[in-house]
Amino acid sequence: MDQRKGRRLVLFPLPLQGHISPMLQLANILHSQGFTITIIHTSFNSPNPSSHPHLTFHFIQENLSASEASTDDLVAFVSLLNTKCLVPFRDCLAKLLADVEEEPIACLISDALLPFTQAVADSLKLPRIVLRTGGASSFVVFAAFPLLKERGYFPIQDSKGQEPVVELPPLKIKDLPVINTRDPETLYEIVNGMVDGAKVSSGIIWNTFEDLEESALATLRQQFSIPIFPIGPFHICIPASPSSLLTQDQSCIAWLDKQSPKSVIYVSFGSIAAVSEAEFLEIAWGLANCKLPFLWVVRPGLTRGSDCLEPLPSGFMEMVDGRGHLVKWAPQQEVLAHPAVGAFWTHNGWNSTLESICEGIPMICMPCFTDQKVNARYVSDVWKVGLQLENGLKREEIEKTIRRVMVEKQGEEIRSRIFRLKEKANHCLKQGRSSFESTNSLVTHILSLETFTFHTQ
Ligand SMILES: O=c1ccn([C@@H]2O[C@H](COP(=O)(O)OP(=O)(O)O[C@H]3O[C@H](CO)[C@@H](O)[C@H](O)[C@H]3O)[C@@H](O)[C@H]2O)c(=O)[nH]1
Repeated sequence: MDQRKGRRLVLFPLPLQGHISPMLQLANILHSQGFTITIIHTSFNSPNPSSHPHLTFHFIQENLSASEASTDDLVAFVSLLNTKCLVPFRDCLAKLLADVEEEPIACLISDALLPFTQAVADSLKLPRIVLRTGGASSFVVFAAFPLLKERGYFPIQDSKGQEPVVELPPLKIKDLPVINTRDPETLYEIVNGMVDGAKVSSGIIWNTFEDLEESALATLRQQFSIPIFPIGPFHICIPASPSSLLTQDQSCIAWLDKQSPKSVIYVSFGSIAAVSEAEFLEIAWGLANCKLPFLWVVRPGLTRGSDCLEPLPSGFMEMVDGRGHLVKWAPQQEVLAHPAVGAFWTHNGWNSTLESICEGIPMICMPCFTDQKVNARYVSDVWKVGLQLENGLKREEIEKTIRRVMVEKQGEEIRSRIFRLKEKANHCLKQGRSSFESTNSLVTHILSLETFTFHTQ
């Protein structure tokens, strides 16, 4: 048999920043293991192939109209992608499989939120492995959606937000991973589709590590009869190739160089979350009033209905002159690794949460939707490596919470706990440790899938 057989993989990410980055990181990890990687990508949010010369890209035309190519209603967007990508994705994959000049494809690796790819893979007799870009703890909650629905937790009643979810400690009802949408039923369909699709796949890859999410991973191993591969944190496994869709403003690094060690609060809410104008103002005043240096990512679209800095109070920049630095998009991993950064005020997207843990930076948690709410509860109550803004966005509470993390004793305790977690994150990638071994198992598993397809063809 040709030595190279089964060493070609096709990867298909969900085209959003928080999903593209981990898929490209996974591509690099698998490439370093000797696999040839082909990425199928939508034309929407397409990464720059010249930044990844070792990967082959194929772009499909999913034909989203201008109004459809919007993440204002994330549920509608993901649902639409699962419909509109079906034909172009199937055609592209079928063409790749039919190309006899190329080596055979061992399997498809696609985002958990693209469950339609399972049916496509099945129809083409190609195994599918799922990449889940969020954490395992939140996935346990998604897997419990039918039960939670049956027991009356949904739709969530705000008045019950502080009550515990008895089936899933330490979650409170307000931590359940939902999101505002025009059509809540579609949310349940997407979540159930993601979980059911993963259950019948040939395995799930997680950007997490055993020491962080041991209990959730054990639960998933019990509930799912397929192999599970926690091989993260991806971004420290291997040097990254640039996957940022927005240009990262490097000016903030020179600004950080001038600040004292651990003095700066870094503020960023990822690539999708949006706040109201009133909330934006509370954030601005909270930062101004805490009297500490801050680096704030004010991304286009962060404030609903207005342009970047428009809603800032007049005189704000003068008041925080020199102490505050604002950018539209930061080189986040570099920022978190900078010695001047003392805390990360985050929305707790899974990538940001992991990046913070890997640099040992305490978090101030402001989850906005879905898995972020579960991640934030784990950060504050389970790993105890951050504090959560629990009572809405009010400038006094923001100021108090920042000071607790940055200057008070509680902050020191958090810092030493997250430092220990950072060590564990680095440790798990060493030979003989959990993520290293899991990566080896994944490689063996993929090669065994290839034997299966080879014999059945
Ligand atoms: O100025 C910035 C801000 C962010 N980032 C990067 O952008 C990514 C953001 O990812 P994440 O923190 O996961 O946030 P989202 O973009 O909101 O991610 C989506 O995808 C995640 C993974 O599935 C989910 O956990 C989130 O809830 C979902 O909103 C990270 O790698 C950051 O390093 C930058 O490079 N520069």
